[in-house]
Amino acid sequence: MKKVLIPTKLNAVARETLNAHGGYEVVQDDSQELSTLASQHPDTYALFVRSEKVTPEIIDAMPMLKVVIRAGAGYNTIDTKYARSKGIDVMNTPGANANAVAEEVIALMLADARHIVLADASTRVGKWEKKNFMGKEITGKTVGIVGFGAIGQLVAKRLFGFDAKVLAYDPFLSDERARDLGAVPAELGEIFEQCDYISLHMPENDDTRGVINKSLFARMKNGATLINCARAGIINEDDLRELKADKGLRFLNDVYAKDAEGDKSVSDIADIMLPHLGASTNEANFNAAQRSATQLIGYDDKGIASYVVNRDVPEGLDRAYSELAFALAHTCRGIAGGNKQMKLIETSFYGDLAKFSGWLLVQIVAALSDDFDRTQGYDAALEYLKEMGVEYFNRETDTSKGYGDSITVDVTTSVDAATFKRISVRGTVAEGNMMISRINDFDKLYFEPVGTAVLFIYQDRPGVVGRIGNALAEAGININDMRNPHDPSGKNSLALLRISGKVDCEVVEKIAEQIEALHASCVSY
Ligand SMILES: NC(=O)C1=CN([C@@H]2O[C@H](COP(=O)(O)OP(=O)(O)OC[C@H]3O[C@@H](n4cnc5c(N)ncnc54)[C@H](O)[C@@H]3O)[C@@H](O)[C@H]2O)C=CC1
Ligand SMILES: O=C(O)CCC(=O)C(=O)O
Repeated sequence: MKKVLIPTKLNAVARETLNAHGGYEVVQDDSQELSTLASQHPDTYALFVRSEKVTPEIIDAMPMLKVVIRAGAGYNTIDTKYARSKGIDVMNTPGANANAVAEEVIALMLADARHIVLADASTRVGKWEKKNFMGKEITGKTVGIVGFGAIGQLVAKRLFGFDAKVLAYDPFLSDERARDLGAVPAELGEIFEQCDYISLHMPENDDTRGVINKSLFARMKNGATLINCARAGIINEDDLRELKADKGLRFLNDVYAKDAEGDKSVSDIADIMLPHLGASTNEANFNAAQRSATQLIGYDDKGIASYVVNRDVPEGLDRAYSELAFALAHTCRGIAGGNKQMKLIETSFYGDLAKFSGWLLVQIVAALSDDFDRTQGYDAALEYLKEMGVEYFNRETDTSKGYGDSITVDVTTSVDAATFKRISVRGTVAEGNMMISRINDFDKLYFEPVGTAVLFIYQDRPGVVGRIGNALAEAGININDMRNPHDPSGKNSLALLRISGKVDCEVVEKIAEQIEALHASCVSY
C-alpha cells in the first residue's frame, strides 16, 4: 500500500477515488500542522497540498516521499528544486480551479464598481448613503489581462459578456492565439497605460517576482483598478503605496505573502481584500481533489508525467507525445504478454520528435518495466536497460517516409531460449489525441489507445469478426470501436477492438480458441 497524506481541506473525492482504485492508504487530516503530520507519517509516498508550504524540512521528514501534488495551480509554496534533488516529482492540477478564480475577479470588479461591501455595511447599521455610492459600469471598459493562461482566458471570456475590450500580455502565448481567443495582444506597458482594469494572472517565480512595479503603476490611468488574484510576490507593494493615492487607483486583492491570520501589510492600500478565496468554491475544490487523485493514479499506473512541473520537460515538446511514447511501449508490452524477458528495444522518433528522443526513452522504459523509477532521466534509463541485459538502439529516421511527428517502438522478447518475438508499434498525435497507426504489419489503424483493447490475429476468412462480437456479447461486453485490416500478404487479418470494460483473460483465450487465432491479447490503458 502506498501512503497518501492529505493535510488539508480537500474534497473527499480525492480520498474516495484513491480508495476505490485500491493500493493506497489515505490519511486526511486538516486539524494538525503539516510538520506534525509529516513526522507522524514518515512512510508517506504521495503528499497532496493546497497552500501549505512544502519546505526542505517537510520533505526530509518523509524519506519515502516520491510525489507532491499541488491541488491547484500555483506551486510557488513548494520547494520544487529541493524536491527534484531528492528525486521527488511535483505536479499541479492546471485549470482545475480556473473558473472559480475567474468568477472571483468578476465578483471583485462588480463589488468595487458598485460599492457592494461598504454599501451593505452602511445600510445594515441603518444609514441611507445612496448619494455616496454612485457606481460605474464595467460594460464597455478596457481590461488588461497579464498572464493569459487558464484563468486569464476565462476572465476574458466572462468579460466578453460585458462587451469589454480585452488586452492580453503573455510572453509564452502567440499573438495569433490571443487573437483567436478574442483578445488584443499587447505589451505590458501598453496594458498599464490603456486599461481601466488590469487583472494579474501569471505565476510567481524568479522571473515574475516584483515585476509589477513603479514603472508600470506610473503609467496607469487615473482611477484605474488593479486586481491581484495571482500571488502577492509579483507586485511591489511599496511602489503601489507610493502612487496609489495621487492617481486615485483602486486595488482589489486576494493574495498575501503568507496565508495566515493576522494583520496584512496591504490593508492600507487594498480597497477590497479577501482571504485567498479564489479557489474556494465547492466546484473548484472537487475538481482539484479529483484531478489530484486521478493524476496520481495515472502517474502510478500509466507513467503519465505530463503534469510534473519540476522535471525538465524539454521546451517545445507537446506533452501528448510523452504519453504517446508510454502508450506505444505499453501496447508492445501487452501484446508481448506482460512481463516477458526483453532482449532489445528499438525506437524511431520522426519529425521534430527526434530531438526529444532522450526524454521519450524514459517514458518508454517506464512503460516497459514497473521497476524503473520514472523520476529519473535518460542516463538512468540507459543504465537500467544495461543492468537488465536489454539492448537499446535508436534508429536514424528517414524523413522521406512522411510520417510527420510520430514514434515507433519495437520490443523483442524471448519466448524461450531459442525463440524471439518482435512487436512493433507506431503512433502519432492527431487533433490532440494519441493514435496507434501501425501494429506489426497492420498499417493505417488510427486507433486511440484508451480504455481496454483486445486484439486477435487470424487467418482471414468470412465470419470471424461476427464470432468475436458474439462471444464478447455473451460475456456482457460491448464493442466501442474497431479496426479490421489485412496484412500486406492478404492472408492474415487483425481484429483490434476497443471494448466497453475490462475483460477476463479466459474470455479472450476462449475466443482465440474458437477462431483459431494466431495471436490474442488484451491491453488496458
Ligand atoms: N487566488 C487563488 O486562489 C488562485 C490563484 N492562482 C494563481 O494564478 C496563477 C495563474 O493560474 P492559471 O491561469 O491557472 O495558470 P496557467 O499556467 O494556466 O497560466 C499562467 C499564464 O501566465 C503566463 N506567464 C508566465 N510568465 C509570465 C510573465 N512573466 N508575464 C505574463 N504572463 C506570464 C504563462 O504563459 C501562462 O499562460 C497561478 O500561478 C497561481 O499563482 C491560481 C489559482 C487560484
Ligand atoms: O487551494 C487554494 O485555496 C489556493 C489555490 C491557489 O492559489 C492555486 O491554485 O494556485
